[in-house]
Amino acid sequence: MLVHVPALLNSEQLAHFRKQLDAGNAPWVDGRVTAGHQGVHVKQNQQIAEGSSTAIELGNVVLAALERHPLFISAALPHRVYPPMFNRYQGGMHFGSHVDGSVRLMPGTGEKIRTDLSATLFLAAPDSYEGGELLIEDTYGTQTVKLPAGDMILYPASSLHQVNPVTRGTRVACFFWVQSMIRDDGQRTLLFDLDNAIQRLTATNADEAARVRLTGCYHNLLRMWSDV
Ligand SMILES: O=C(O)CCC(=O)C(=O)O
Ligand SMILES: [Fe+2]
Repeated sequence: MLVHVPALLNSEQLAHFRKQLDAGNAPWVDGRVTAGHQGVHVKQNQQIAEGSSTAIELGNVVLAALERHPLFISAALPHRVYPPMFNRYQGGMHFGSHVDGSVRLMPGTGEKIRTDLSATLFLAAPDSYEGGELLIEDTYGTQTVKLPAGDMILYPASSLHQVNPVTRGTRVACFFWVQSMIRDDGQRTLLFDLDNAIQRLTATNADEAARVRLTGCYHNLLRMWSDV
């Protein structure tokens, strides 16, 4: 399931991010520093150095925004979130087709995180650069994603994906991974659908007893399937 999470960051936050990331002393490095065997051959972009004060400060703003966003919580059912990273593509840079590594070590703690979901949070206005679409192969074919600044796409980390060459301007984004309480994408999608239906019943003040029972089913499925 692909989920578009709109307006994760507001315009003031975006302006602050862009200022920090555009600063002459922003610690941009070759993106291949964090690529695995597969990625290293197809990855051509730049990243803010992991663990730098810029990455930590901006990453914490993203983590706080995620915690407050009900759509993210409902769709991802997060257990752990990898510290957000930042990348950019310009002058023809691109990222060829790949699947993200399935298990990563959390910087600092060395704890393992299973990557169930991948996320890209767009930080540049779509008309400020040419190309840079994120192409994601899912069950229904290839989806082309290029979102307004501040919006995020969540997709199964098991999907093949790539970023088209950026031929004008600069594509700047934040990207990270989520280990979900629900490992299986099909089960997670079902819980997301059920949660949405319950939210609608709540909004319409429909049969209260039925809503309580459905909410019980939601939690009992979550209890049955979650690993925490
Ligand atoms: O830039 C993006 O939107 C995706 C980056 C990516 O696929 C990766 O770093 O593995
Ligand atoms: Fe990727």
